[in-house]
Amino acid sequence: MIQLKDLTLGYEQRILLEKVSTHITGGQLVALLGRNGTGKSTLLRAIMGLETPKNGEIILHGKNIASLKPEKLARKISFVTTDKVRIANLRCKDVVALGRAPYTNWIGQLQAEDEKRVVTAMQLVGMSGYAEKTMDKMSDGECQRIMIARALAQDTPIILLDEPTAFLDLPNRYELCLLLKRLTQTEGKCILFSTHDLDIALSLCDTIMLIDNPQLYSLPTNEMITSGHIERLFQNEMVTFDAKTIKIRIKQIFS
Ligand SMILES: Nc1ncnc2c1ncn2[C@@H]1O[C@H](COP(=O)(O)OP(=O)(O)OP(=O)(O)O)[C@@H](O)[C@H]1O
Repeated sequence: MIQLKDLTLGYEQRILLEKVSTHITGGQLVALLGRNGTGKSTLLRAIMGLETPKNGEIILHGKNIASLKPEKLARKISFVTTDKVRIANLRCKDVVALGRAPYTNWIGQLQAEDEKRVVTAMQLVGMSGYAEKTMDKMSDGECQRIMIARALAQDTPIILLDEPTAFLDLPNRYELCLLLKRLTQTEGKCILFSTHDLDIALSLCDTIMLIDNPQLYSLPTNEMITSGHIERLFQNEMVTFDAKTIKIRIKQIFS
């Protein structure tokens, strides 16, 4: 579904990824890992067509995204960021309904099928009771779940999420990732999300993409665990990754 072909990304003189080639098929939950500032958001934005590659191609369903019109792209791919929508008077169900924009008529009128999708999307993220609440009255975690419902209402085969678990408590982090996993299994969606939750990524995802500038390694989770890449990238004098137990260990508390 998503293919990166000799992709080079960066800003001005700085190269974040160089000549990266990989692909993700449908029915997969993929975690994008990497230290702060390595380019996870940049890569997701590039797949959305919001950053221009320095070189190479991003191909969705066999078509270079550079050649896709925004309305075509909106039916293929949805994007959830951590940006907060905090507009007074805007109800949660109105935000979720925005996800239907690629399917509604020119005045944006929702049909019965659209209304049904909005209700289902809110149910899936456990936010049915919040439909009439306005966005300015929501907690960060609730707001995040509404934004995920908007992406689900958009009903695209590919969903990208930039740190979707950032504002969620621990049970909700797992619940959300289990929901994403279920969507890959039952609906064959291709879901790629950036995260710093190593535990969740390694326990739930099919594939791990790991940015080690300017490389990107993409491996099935089991292979990534034993590859040595995680230890190398995430350990420092304080912590280390134990591939046998798949846990982070603290090496020393006081120096
Ligand atoms: N518009 C921009 N212009 C110039 N440099 C940028 C721009 N956006 C991001 N950067 C830089 O590119 C690098 C990668 O940023 P990006 O936000 O993609 O990293 P990230 O892996 O998502 O980080 P984090 O884990 O901290 O969220 C950073 O050093 C950042 O400062």
